[in-house]
Amino acid sequence: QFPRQCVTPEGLRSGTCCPSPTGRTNDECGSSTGRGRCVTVTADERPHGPQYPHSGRDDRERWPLRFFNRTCQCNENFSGHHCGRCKHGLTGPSCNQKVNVVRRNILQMSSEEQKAFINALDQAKRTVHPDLVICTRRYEEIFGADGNSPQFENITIYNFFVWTHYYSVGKTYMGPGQDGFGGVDFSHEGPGFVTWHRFHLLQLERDMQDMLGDPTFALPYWYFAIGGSECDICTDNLFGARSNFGNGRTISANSVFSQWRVICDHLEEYEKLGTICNSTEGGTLRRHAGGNVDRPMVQKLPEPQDIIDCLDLDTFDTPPYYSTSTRSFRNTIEGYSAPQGDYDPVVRSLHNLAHLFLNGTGGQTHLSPNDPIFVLLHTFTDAIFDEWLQRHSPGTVGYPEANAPIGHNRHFNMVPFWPPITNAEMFVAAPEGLGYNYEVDWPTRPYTLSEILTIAIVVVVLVVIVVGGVIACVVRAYSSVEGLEPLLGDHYRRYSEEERLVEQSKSVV
Ligand SMILES: O=C1C=c2cc(C(=O)O)[nH]c2=CC1=O
Repeated sequence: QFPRQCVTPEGLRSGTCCPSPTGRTNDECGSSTGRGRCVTVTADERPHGPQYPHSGRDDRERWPLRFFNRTCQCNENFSGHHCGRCKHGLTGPSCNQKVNVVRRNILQMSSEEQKAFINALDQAKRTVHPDLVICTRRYEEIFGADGNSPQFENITIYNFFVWTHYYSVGKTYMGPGQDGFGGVDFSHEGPGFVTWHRFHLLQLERDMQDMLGDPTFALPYWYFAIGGSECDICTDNLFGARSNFGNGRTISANSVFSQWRVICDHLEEYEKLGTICNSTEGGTLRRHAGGNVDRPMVQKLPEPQDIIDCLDLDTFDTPPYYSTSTRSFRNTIEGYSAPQGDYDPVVRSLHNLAHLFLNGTGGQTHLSPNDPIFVLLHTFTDAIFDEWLQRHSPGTVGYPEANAPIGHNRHFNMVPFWPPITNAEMFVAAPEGLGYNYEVDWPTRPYTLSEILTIAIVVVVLVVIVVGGVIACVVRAYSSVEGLEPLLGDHYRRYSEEERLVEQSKSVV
């Protein structure tokens, strides 16, 4: 969430987080080399929806002003918390060399490429994040018991990815012994669902590029719309086959992921004590894909037709911009509506269905990124969002400015990302604006009955025209030979006369 350099007692008290990429004085945000400058943070002031009726209770309101009010703003091709990085898809000392970051179907990658990706994930699970640290207490307790020990911790790159998701979905602390308020979710059940997860993935991809020293590294996707009850990426060379131990809900010992341990699994403690998930790892991953016997609806993956249907919806989101929205592309891809767009409280489709299908760690919102399948499930969800943006070109008008649930208005800074970034900044087609793109074979719509009938009629008409034309030509050619008779008359008659004489002589003989 915040750069290590900024979470000192002085840094927090000043509210300024504008480090230098070189560590030199008078170089905040790389200003001495024209990379960026330190500016005042602006937070969204438009009204949000009625789902969150409180004010001033939650550190995430008007993010990130509870913690910092000054940040780096980077010029042109530069990015990062101190403007020392290049924007996605650019490299070189001046960040002006383009690189291709192409997200592909993991099943279409070679076995060497698959292996390299699994190893990179495992490395990210063990490598401490070079720049960012996480808070483990609410702001009220952030300076620690002695008032001078900021409550922040190091965390690994992959666990940071898990923690940011947890922090965005947690309940609002309402005081000692009281239940947390659950009507908030800064990354789901609103238009920000697609923009928030888009940045979440970009951040992991960027962190892994830096870890590997490879600016072309791209996260692959899981083409989950295959129907049926088989998880095609749950094999030991990819995300782990099912093990018969632990009621069949554990991962095979032949997979590296059987060694992974989860974070953020103590919801009750966080809620009752007002603490926050930290970097401590606990139990193993749990998964039994398609095996939820109590809920038949989530035993099967989405169908290809579901993708075709949701891409046909032409409105990005509809009031109340929530999980009850109907005819909303966002609520449909998120999976609270039927794939054709109609809201139905019992339905789970597309993204939600893929989560629930995993039936374990990957199906519980506060924990789900602990299962690495989360990454590929979300790159595919993001690919669908990107395809929708390209097909419908909503421009700047498609995303709601106000009255969305808290965290989801167009200009809200997404929680808990740093430096601040709004939902609007992620509402652009990836190839033009974000420095990566997808390679996907999109399913095509089968013909409807009326289209089949129209095609059949056209074919019949064409056949009639062609056959009729051929017949007409033959008749015409034949009659034109007869029509030439008068011109050929002499020859024709002489020949006929000779033949007649031959025939006559034959009959005489
Ligand atoms: O991790 C998630 C798990 C989810 C479960 C549902 C549901 O519809 O019940 N939705 C989810 C979203 C997630 O992100």
